[in-house]
Amino acid sequence: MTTVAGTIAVRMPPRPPIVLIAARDEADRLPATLAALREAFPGARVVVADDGSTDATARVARDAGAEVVRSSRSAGKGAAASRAAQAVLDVTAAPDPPLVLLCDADLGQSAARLAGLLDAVARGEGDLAVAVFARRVGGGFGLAVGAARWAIRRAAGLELAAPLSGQRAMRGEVLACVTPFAPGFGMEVGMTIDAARAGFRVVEVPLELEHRATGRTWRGFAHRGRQLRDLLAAWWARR
Ligand SMILES: O=c1ccn([C@@H]2O[C@H](COP(=O)(O)OP(=O)(O)O[C@H]3O[C@H](CO)[C@@H](O)[C@H](O)[C@H]3O)[C@@H](O)[C@H]2O)c(=O)[nH]1
Ligand SMILES: O=C(O)[C@H](O)COP(=O)(O)O
Repeated sequence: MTTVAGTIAVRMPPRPPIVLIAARDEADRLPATLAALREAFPGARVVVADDGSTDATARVARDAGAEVVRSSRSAGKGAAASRAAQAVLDVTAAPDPPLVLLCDADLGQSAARLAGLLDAVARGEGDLAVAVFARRVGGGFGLAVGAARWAIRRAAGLELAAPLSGQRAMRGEVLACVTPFAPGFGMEVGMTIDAARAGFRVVEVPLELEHRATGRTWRGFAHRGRQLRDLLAAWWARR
């Protein structure tokens, strides 16, 4: 509590954000992620877009108190996240909307550290804040990340350390401008370009986050091939 010129100013707790999570077959890791979010952001509205999972993703999300929007078939991350965004657009389009947090399902306990991302936006450091993983684990030869950097630089003149990071906080007003998201794994490149072109300030915040990384395996290279295809498609649609 602080006293300002004879009046008493009570420090209010931060307003709960809206959290959007696209999840495909994440029943193993989603409960820990949702528990961490619940503890870090009490009262937050959490919407999980179940992208055609064949496991218990939808059930574990509901059990944890999240709203679930479901597609019976997998349509890719961008389409799933767009469905989650659609469910909250009436709130974010209203005056004085809450902050919006986008988060992957596989962060586990480290999801609580996303408070740092929301703080950056709440302090007015940027309109869209992107989390940079403080420690890089896994990955391939830097091709997908390098291509994403190139695409964003070319389309919007911005230099990002973590152009593919899906951990993002934004002012509520930004959501309508960046949705529907570009398909699949092009959504981060597309949203960055769209936000920057609309005049929103994009900032990066290093955070100690963890997730299920892919390595230099066939599966990992196939995954990065899809990332590359989708992010180049997002750039091509905006060139
Ligand atoms: O078809 C899919 C594939 C993934 N996901 C979900 O999307 C998130 C990210 O997927 P993941 O396989 O963990 O991707 P990463 O290798 O971690 O991808 C990195 O790069 C992607 C863009 O290429 C970003 O979307 C991610 O946030 C970023 O962590 C997870 O919650 C998934 O469950 C879907 O909803 N549908
Ligand atoms: O999500 C990532 O960071 C990418 O899978 C890394 O792929 P890259 O090593 O080809 O850039």
